Amino acid sequence: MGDHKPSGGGKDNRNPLFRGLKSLEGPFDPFETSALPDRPGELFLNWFEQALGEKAAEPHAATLSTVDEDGRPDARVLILKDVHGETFFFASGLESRKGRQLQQVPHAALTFYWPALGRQIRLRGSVTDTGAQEGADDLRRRGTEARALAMLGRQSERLDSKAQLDQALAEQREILRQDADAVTPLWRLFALRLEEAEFWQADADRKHTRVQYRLAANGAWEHGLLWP
Ligand SMILES: Cc1cc2nc3c(=O)[nH]c(=O)nc-3n(C[C@H](O)[C@H](O)[C@H](O)COP(=O)(O)O)c2cc1C
Repeated sequence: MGDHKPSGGGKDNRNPLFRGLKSLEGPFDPFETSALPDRPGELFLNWFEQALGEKAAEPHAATLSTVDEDGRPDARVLILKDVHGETFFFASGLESRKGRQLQQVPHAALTFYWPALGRQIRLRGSVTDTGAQEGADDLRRRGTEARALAMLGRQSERLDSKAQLDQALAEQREILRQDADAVTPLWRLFALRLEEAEFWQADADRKHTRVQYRLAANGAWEHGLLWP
């Protein structure tokens, strides 16, 4: 914050790289909110199908936000693997930074942004590790190279050199060559059980539409609009 430059009396003193950049230009289809599904998982899949139809780039890539044991936030992009009802699945190493954070604080947020549709989806919930068997099944669905990489483990540990990685990868490929069924118990599928979801539709005039779903104490889903 201390580095912030003075405003310069109305002049645009910002780095030129940031001047004149546009966002959310549209036009976008309006978000019809009069007949919304009762449950957010259904609306997510409707929107996801539309994102696929509009050829949105990698619509299954999302930012996963976690917090560490000191309550400090952390975030990274990963791939959404599946959705069942209101449960969202992603895969990662158990001993990675996010894996350790989720074991300490089992709550997370997943955020999607699809610029082609002017849509953002924000999901929050509690996270459980679905266990070694589900992790192994996820590994087996990968191509050999992606599987060898996931099986290396040590995700987010300090790497001494690229040569160290190449050697570990060569060893892992050899393990897979000798046993095509080999897996590691440290690769896991995590399940985020939704407690809150927000569907955000941009409007080129900035009158954005926001719909929030919340899980009520009685277990029913409630939804309503939010101010933009
Ligand atoms: C498009 C994209 C997809 C990714 N998919 C995954 C994934 O499915 N699982 C994963 O563990 N990391 C994935 N990553 C890498 C993560 O962003 C991150 O670098 C890694 O998981 C280590 O994060 P951590 O140190 O917070 O544990 C992906 C990165 C990108 C940019």
